[in-house]
Amino acid sequence: MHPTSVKGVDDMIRLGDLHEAGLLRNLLVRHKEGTIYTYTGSILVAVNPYQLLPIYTTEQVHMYTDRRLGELPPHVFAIADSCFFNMRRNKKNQCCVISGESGAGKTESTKLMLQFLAAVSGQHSWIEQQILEANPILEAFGNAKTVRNDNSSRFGKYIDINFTKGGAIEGARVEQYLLEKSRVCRQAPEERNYHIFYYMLMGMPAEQKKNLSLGSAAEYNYLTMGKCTSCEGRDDVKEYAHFRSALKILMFTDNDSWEVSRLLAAILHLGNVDYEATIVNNLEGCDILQSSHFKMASQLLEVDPKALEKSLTQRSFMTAKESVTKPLASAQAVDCRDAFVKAIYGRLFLWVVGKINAAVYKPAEDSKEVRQSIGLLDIFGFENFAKNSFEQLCINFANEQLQQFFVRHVFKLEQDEYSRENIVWQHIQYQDNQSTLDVLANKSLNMMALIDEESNFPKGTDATLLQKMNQVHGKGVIYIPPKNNYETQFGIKHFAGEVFYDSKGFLEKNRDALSSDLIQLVETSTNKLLKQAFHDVLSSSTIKRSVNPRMIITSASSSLRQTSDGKKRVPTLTGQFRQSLDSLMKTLTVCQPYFIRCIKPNDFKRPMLFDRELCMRQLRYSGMMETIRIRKAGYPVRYTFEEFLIRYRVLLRTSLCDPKKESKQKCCESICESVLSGEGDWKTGKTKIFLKEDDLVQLTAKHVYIQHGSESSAEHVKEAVQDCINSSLLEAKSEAKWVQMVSSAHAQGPYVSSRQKADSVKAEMVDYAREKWPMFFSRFFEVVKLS
Ligand SMILES: Nc1ncnc2c1ncn2[C@@H]1O[C@H](COP(=O)(O)OP(=O)(O)OP(=O)(O)O)[C@@H](O)[C@H]1O
Repeated sequence: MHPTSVKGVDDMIRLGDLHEAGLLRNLLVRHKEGTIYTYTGSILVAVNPYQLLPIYTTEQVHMYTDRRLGELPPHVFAIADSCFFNMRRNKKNQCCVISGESGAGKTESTKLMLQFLAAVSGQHSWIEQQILEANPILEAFGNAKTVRNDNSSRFGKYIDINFTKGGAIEGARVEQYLLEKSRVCRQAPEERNYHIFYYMLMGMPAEQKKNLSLGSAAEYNYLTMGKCTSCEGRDDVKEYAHFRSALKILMFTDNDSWEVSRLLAAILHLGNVDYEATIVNNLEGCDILQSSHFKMASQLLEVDPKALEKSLTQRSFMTAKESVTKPLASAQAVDCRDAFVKAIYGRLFLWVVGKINAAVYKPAEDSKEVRQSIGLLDIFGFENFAKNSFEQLCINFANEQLQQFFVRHVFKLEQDEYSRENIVWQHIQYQDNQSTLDVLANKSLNMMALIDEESNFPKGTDATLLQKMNQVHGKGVIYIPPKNNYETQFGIKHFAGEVFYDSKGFLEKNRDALSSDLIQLVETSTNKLLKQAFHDVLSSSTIKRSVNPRMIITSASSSLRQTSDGKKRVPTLTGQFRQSLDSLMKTLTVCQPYFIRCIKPNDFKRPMLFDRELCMRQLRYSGMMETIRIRKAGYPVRYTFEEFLIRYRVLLRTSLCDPKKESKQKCCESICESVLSGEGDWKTGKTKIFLKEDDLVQLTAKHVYIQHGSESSAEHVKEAVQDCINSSLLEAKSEAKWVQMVSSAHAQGPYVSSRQKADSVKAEMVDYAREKWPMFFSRFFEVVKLS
């Protein structure tokens, strides 16, 4: 076993044992020591410790402030600091994509990044506090206890933090993706509904609860499906108090929060409504059993109880001539009520996000003003359950997009540059998921398009959808058709493994439809918040224009697509989701990206337990192995021939290569041949020269010597390295590391004549490093064995 594998390394690129088992072992060794963070180059791998570690203190924030990546042990603060530093230095927006399975630690990492950025922004301002306090509100409405995670985010989010030129936080914007609405009505065993319901029932003053006729969680159908109303380690009373104070900070008025509570209470009461089956004119129908819950629901929604009953038990139809109504059987009426509740909750969530943005987002006063920002993406990880449905397809589609973004960044762009420059190098095999994305969303008649088309087609059913998917994609390698005609499951080969989806319910979920009866009911309500939440469908002429007159699509979006016949077509869920994902991808593409790969070490939420198989699977599909290989095989230092000559012209031995006669490329090659004396691993392409880090170390050391001779000092080395970093020609990993490497090469190389002089430069460097980088200093000796 390689020595690096025994002790573990903090950057996996330095691993001697370059195979999957070596990677896994490295994480395991570190996990045992309580070290949860490890780099792969500039990618941070974070293993969830499932315990509070004393590594997020104010001292740690100070320690990581204004340090380069790699200077101190790997840490999420180092990534945040690097984003902040690069944003300011390069005047370029930064983003950090935080990925991993449910429970892997994405949301915690996002919060820690935010906490760090607020601290280094250094203003202790109101806006910083507002941004931090947006989290408890978002979590109250969008997080829930699941079997995988006691505080699972059931929506994706992108928080874009805006900074002034001086580096102070001036605002933020939250973008949300695909809240899991079904949870409001159904929960799997041992899971809870959204936190907010339990907070409210535990924490709300008795008087207010009485006004809303609320009891305890155990009394509500919507809160007891999972047979679990409390969550170990979560104090709902305390959380409610925190939530209420956060609402105040985010400028929700007392009236706002009361109105929100009223809608939430209405949802709970609606969930307790009972139905009685009836037969009317030989048609199955149902009546609502009169109860205090029903009465309270209509009171809180501020609608006429009779109108509410009618819209929950009947459905209107348009025939060629007139509108007719048809009774709903009790099972249909339950579905109709649940659809209403999901629409109310989903829209309430959007309203809450909108209010948060209204408080924290400050549009640029001058449209030409260039703003600097750091975006943090905390989005649902890849999902593969025993039963997967439409929601999982959307989630996994989003993960495919992000994987492609990662692949492009790490592999494609790198390899493309080598091919463009005609650099011969061993092509690294990596798993490119482009073909999966093509089948899902790019090719003509891709799966998403087929789902949409079938949803807009009045006669479309899940079965016709499946048929079409089989027809179009059945012969390819990505789509796995059902085994026989009765089977409703189809499979997709995702980058993270095969997933089988049950097509049942796809179209209904995608249509996200609510009956026009319910929309009309909301129209008659006097509840301002309810009407505001549904404003787009109420105020637009969607009702009249809908292709399918029975249905109103309730998804909140104002952009209605045009059909070929000129009519407006209502957006489906996939349509909207794709639109918001496309816009996210556009944003990410123009940012300098960072990646945090969160790893869940076990399925039991237990500290110090490292399930090798589980971790291996996550490492494998996160592409970590290939990332290391490409980084090791690649040439991280690149200069155009001009840039290289501007910098290292003084190293050219004109007797060997006359710059007046020879090309720039020849001059560059001549410099490398003489300085790196056959030991370097460098290549020249059409316009650029490609070097390894070690080559740059040697070149810089010689450069310092040529410029300053035996008078070379630590300051000169530092200046030279700083110069390289400032010109962004090398990955600014660690100034300290570079200074040490260059000075070591300088002291040990042929540039310093006497042993005494070499020792004195070395000693000076050691003092310099000891003072400036105490943490790095001790680690440095371990690595370079200078002492
Ligand atoms: N750095 C950390 N230190 C201590 N505990 C952590 C850390 N990261 C995660 N945890 C623990 O793991 C739990 C799950 O983490 P988190 O909610 O961030 O996961 P997630 O990846 O966002 O999951 P989901 O996709 O379900 O939202 C946290 O509630 C916390 O208890």
